[in-house]
Amino acid sequence: MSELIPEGTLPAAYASSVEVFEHPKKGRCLRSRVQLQPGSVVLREVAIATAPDLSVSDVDKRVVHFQASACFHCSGPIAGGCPWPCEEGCDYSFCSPQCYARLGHVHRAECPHVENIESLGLRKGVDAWRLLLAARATAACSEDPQQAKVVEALGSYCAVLVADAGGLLPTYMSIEEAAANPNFTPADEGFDACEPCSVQAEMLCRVLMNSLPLPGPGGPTVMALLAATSLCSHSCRPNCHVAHEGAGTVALRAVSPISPGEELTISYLDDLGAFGEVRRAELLRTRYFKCVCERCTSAEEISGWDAAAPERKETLVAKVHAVVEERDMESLADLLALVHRSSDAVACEAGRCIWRTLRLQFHVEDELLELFSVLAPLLEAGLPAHHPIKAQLYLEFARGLALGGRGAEPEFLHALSAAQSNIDICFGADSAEAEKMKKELAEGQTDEQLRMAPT
Ligand SMILES: C[S@@+](CC[C@H](N)C(=O)[O-])C[C@H]1O[C@@H](n2cnc3c(N)ncnc32)[C@H](O)[C@@H]1O
Repeated sequence: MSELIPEGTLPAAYASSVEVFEHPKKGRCLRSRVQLQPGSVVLREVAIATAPDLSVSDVDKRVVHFQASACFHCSGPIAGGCPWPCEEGCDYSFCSPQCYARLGHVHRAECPHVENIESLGLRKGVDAWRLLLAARATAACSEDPQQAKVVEALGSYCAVLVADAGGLLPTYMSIEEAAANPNFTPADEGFDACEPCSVQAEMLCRVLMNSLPLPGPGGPTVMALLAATSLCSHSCRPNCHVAHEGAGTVALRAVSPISPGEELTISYLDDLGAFGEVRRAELLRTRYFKCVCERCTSAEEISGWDAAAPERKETLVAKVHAVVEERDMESLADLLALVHRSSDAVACEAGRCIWRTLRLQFHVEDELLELFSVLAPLLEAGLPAHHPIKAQLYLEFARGLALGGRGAEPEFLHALSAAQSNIDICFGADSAEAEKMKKELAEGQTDEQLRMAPT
């Protein structure tokens, strides 16, 4: 493909659609060789390794959800609620015998220790699922020399990451040790005393730097290590979206028109609606780089936190804390005042906090719909043309309108088509997400028809 990527580490077919180039600040990046329209698939690839992504604070809740609904190998949906149980006896299930077999002896080794891995993550505050991904990638490399070459071609790492990974290494090694030793428990003496070895350090760093948490299909996120897609830089206004299609296959899709020679970018962040300072701090904390994307370096960034008045920022921080941490719902009115007084980053963040809080309480009524009409232009300006968060918000807006008896009005039709086009473009029109959305909407409309039906 290019001297930037060793021969044979990316499938030759990619050469027709993308090429690698060197950016002075970002290192190797991908650009398109062809004209792309929103929704076109730029490339599809099978992950080197995948692991479930349960690395959220509310771990217990997600684990239960995950066990019931998603494959422990590829995170794909478990069809018809009829999972293939782990034959070794852990609580996790697989979507098919093929997926169980694909993980094969690696799962047999990790299976007796899955609970330990979960508790390691909780007790030590580490991302246990990324550590599991590193262990799975190590196994893939030792079984297949070609995979080892592919992993070697992934980006290496910076000094600060090595220092951080040094702190994680004993835990990673204990997972590997746990996987190899049936009698191992995390409380064993010497658990933290393993000597770091450079091969393990390197794999862990590559995984921390290159793995992506990917949505879908149908809900739970998968953590994937990808050869080609991981060459895409991050942008806070990306022109591509990556989605997991099941069984470890992912698709990189354009979400806006892309000309030949234009860089292909994705988002490494969940929440692109957050204001700039928060996005950049998050990238620095989790990915160890200072974002130089076009949005972060443009003077007129809509979410310019720096430009907002200091007293508005202080009020925002205090009121968000009151609502989120202290459950003081009276403070929602103060947040609403921030939304109405200006259209700066503070308004956007205050609106999103109100939206999330009301939604959590299933309180989709007039205030929420009114709020959405203020939020919509902020989201349009702050997010890329098509984005999964937009799809979700428009969907909720459409449902809210339908349930409020406004299912035939222009706002409803607009929200419906905005939700639909965002889903189709980010995930594909035939995807599980598109299916799920149509079902949800059909249920919303059915509720509405029932509500309106003469009694
Ligand atoms: C997943 S790798 C991408 C491929 C990498 N550029 C390479 O040469 O292998 C992520 C790394 O790319 C660089 N990078 C990606 N997006 C960036 C951005 N928006 N601003 C600055 N650096 C970025 C950072 O060094 C980051 O650690």
